[in-house]
Amino acid sequence: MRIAIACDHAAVFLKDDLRDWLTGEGHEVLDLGTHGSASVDYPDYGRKLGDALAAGQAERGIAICGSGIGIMIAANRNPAVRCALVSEPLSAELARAHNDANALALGARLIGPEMARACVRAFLSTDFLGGRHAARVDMLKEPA
Ligand SMILES: O=C(CO)[C@H](O)[C@H](O)[C@H](O)COP(=O)(O)O
Repeated sequence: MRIAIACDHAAVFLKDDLRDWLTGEGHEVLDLGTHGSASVDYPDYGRKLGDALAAGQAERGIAICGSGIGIMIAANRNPAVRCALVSEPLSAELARAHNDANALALGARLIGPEMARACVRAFLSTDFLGGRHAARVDMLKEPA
């Protein structure tokens, strides 16, 4: 699967860990940065992720900052994005099964690499259930 991944300075270590792990699992990973410890602004990286998903450069996205909150809000400003902040795998599974989320947000200061991988594994391996959930997801696409 083609997966875009973006983070701020608080999450470079986790972004790099997930990128390398996903690449090893056979995925094509588009690393949108940031790449170093210099302080950057999560809205810029949430926007990059949203742009990549909207342009079809990736099927799924992973957004990471210290808490996961700021970059999730930023990514969700793009109408093409349904980004869910999770800290355990069941929520990641439900974000796919019920919400057809196409992006996952994680908090690098809150969860470790093993939990992050478990969340990503659930996010990538769960299909949208459709049915009654499809009408609700369609409602999310209506203008506010
Ligand atoms: O966006 C956030 C909070 O919602 C993230 O946790 C950021 O990574 C955090 O705000 C960055 O904080 P810093 O003190 O500038 O490292």
